[in-house]
Amino acid sequence: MFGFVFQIIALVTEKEIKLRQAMTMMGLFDSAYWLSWLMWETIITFLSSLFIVLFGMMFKFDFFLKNDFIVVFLLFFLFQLNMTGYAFMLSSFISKSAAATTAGFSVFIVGFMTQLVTKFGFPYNKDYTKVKRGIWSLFPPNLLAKALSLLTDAPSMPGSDAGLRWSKRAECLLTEPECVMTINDIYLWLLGTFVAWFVLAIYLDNLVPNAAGVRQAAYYFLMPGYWTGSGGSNVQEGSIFSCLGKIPRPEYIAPDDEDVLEEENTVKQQTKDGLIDPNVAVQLRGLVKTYPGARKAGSCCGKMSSPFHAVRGSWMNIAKNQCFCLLGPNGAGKSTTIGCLTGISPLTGGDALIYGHSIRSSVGMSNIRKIIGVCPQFDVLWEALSGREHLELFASIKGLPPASVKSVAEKSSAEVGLIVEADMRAGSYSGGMKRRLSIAIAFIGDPKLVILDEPTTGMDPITRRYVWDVIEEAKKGRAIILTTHSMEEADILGDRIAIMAKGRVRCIGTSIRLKSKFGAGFIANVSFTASNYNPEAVKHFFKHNLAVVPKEETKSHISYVIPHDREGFLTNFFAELQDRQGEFGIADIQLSLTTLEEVFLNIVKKAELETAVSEGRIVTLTLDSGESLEIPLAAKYVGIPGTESAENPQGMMVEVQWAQDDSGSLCIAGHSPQMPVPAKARAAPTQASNKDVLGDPRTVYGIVYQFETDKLS
Ligand SMILES: Nc1ncnc2c1ncn2[C@@H]1O[C@H](COP(=O)(O)OP(=O)(O)OP(=O)(O)O)[C@@H](O)[C@H]1O
Repeated sequence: MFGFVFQIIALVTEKEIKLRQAMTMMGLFDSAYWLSWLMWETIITFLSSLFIVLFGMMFKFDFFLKNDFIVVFLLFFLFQLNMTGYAFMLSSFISKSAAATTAGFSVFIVGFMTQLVTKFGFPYNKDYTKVKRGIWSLFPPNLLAKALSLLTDAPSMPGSDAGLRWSKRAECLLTEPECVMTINDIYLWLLGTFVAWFVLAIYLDNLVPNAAGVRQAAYYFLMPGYWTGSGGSNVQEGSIFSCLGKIPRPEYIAPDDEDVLEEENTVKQQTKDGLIDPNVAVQLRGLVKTYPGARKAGSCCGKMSSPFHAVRGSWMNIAKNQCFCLLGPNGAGKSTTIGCLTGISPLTGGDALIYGHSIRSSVGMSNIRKIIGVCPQFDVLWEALSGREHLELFASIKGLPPASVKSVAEKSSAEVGLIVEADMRAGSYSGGMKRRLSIAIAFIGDPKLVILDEPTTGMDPITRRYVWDVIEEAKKGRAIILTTHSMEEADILGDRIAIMAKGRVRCIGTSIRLKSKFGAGFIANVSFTASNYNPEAVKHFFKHNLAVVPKEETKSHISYVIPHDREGFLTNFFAELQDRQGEFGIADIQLSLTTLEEVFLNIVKKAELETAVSEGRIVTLTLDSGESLEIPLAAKYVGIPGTESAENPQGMMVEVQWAQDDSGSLCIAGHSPQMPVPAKARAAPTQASNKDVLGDPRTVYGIVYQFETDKLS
C-alpha cells in the first residue's frame, strides 16, 4: 500500500513540474510514456511480491509454507499490479503532489477499514447479490482481504488437504461452506480490473486538462484521425465541466511599422502562392492564440471571463543558420508563441510551418518533434537523476542509436561545461548549472530547430558568455529561436530581432536596423581629465553646433543623445572636438548608436500607450483647486463641469500634460491654468460611454474636448 502512495506521488510530480510536458515536446510518445511506467512498475511489483513470499517462508508462516508458492506469489503480484493501475487512474485527476499524498493516504486508510468489513464476511456470502459483490470488488484492498482470508483458512484444512494447491485454485475450499468466490476468481478480478484501471487512466489522461490546460474531446478515441495521426489536432482547452465561451478572433490591426508590414506581406504572398522558401526554417502564418473566457463555478450560469488574445496574428519568416531573437516585456506573448510552435498549446487561428510541417496537423507535429529541441523557461529536471542520465534519457527519447547515446551525452555535457558535475544529482546543481543542463538537453540529437526560452536566466556573467559562445557556434546548420530579457544577449546573438508587445510584433530587423530606426540617435560620452577641464565650454560647443543639451552629467563626464537628423554634421563636429580636446580638458570621447534597450523601451512604451488609449482607461485629475475629475487616459483638453457662466457659456477647461513612467504607463505630469473653452469646441463622443462604464453619480467626469491639433504624437 505504501508503494501505491509513492506511485501516485511520482506520477503527479512528473506532471506538476512539467517533466511530462518537456518529454512530450522532445518527442516522447504517450504510448512510450505509459509503457515505460508499466514496465517499471511491473518489475518492481514482481520483485517486491517475490521478497514478501520469500520472507514469509523464511519466517516459517503456515500461510506461506502450506499454500503453494505460486498461489501466494500470484496474489501479491496481481494485487500490487492492480494498485498500480488504480494509482495511474487516480493520478489523472490530481495535479499537485501535496494532493496526491493526501489521496494516497486516504486510499490507504479507507482500504484498511473496508478490509476489516470484508473480514467480517461482507459481501462475500450468499446473503448479498452479485452486483453488490462486484461493486465491492472494484476496490482492490477488498479483494486482497477476501483472498487473505481464504489462504489463511486453507492451511487448517485436514491432512493432505492442508493449504491451497495451484491445481485446485478454481475449487471451493472445505473451510468455505458458502463459497461465492474462489482464489482463481480473485485472480481474474484483479487482472480484469487492472486492465480497466489502466485503460481508464489513459482515457482520463487525455480527457483531463494537462499542465498547459489542454485536453482531448470526450470522444477522441472514436475519431479515426486520433489513431492514424491524420487530420488536424483535436485538442481543446479548459476543463470538461467548464463552459467555454465562443472564441472571437482578435481585430486585425495593420502593423504601423513598414518592416513588419513588409514581412507580413511577404509571408502572405508565399502562403498564397504555396511557396516554401528553402532558406526558411519556421514560417508563422498569422498565428493567433486566444485563451478562451470561461464560466466559473462549474456551471453555465456563472459570469463569463472575457477571452484573452495572447498572440494577435504573427506573420514571420525565421531563417536557417540564424539566431532569431524574440523580445518583449512580460506578457507580450513570447512563451505562448513558443508553446504553439512546440505543440504544447493549441493555436486558435493561423498556422506555422516548421521545415514545411504544419503545427496544425498531428502528423506534422509528430514530425516536428523529431527535429526540434526545446529549452523551456523553467528547468524541467528530475532531482534524483544526474546530468549525464538526463542527457542519456533525452538522447534515447530523440531516437539516437543506443550505441551512440553515451558518447553523445558525454559530448553534450562537455559543450556546456558540465563534465565534472555530469555524475552529480541534478537536484544538487545550482540554478546556472541547471540552465546549462537544460540547454544541453535542447541541443541533444542535433535538432534542426532549437527553441531557447530565456536560456541564460540566473547565470553568472562568465557562464553566460560561455553559453553565448555555445549558441553562436550551434547556429550553423540549424535555426535558433531565442527569447530573452537581456538586450545585450539579443544584440550579440540575434541575427534578426523581433520585439513583441501586447501580442503583436511591433518591429523586426537586424539590431543595427532597429537601433537606427527606433533609437533616439547617437550617444556621445565625453569624459574629462582630472584637471584643466571645462565642462561649460563643452556644453556650449555641443549646443552651438548640434543644438543638444546633456542627457546625463557628472563631475567627470557628460553624455548626449544626438538625434539622427544631425548625422550629417557629426564628422566635422567630432574632428573639431578632437582638435580642441586639450583646450576643453577632455580625456576621452566615445560615440555609439543608441542601445537596443532604448529601442525596446520605446517600442514597449508606445504599445502600452496605444493599449491604454484604445481601452479608454480612466484616471483621476486633481486640479489646483483640489477638485478631482475623472478623465480618459491621454485626454488633452478637459472641461470642468459647473464652471459655465454668462461670460464663458461653455465653462473652463485645462490642458493636461502627460508623461510615461519606466514601464510605459501614462501618468499625469501636470495641467495648465484654467482657460475658457473656445466657442467652437465640441465634446468628444467617448465621454458618454466612459460615464456609463463608471456610472457612480458622485463622480465628476471631465468633458473631453478634441481639436484638430491635439492628436497624440
Ligand atoms: N493559460 C492561460 N490562460 C489565460 N491567459 C494566459 C495563459 N497563459 C498565458 N496567458 C496570458 O497570455 C499573455 C502572454 O503570456 P506569455 O507567457 O506568452 O508572455 P511572455 O511574453 O512569455 O512573458 P514572460 O516574459 O513573462 O515570460 C499573458 O498576459 C498571460 O497572462
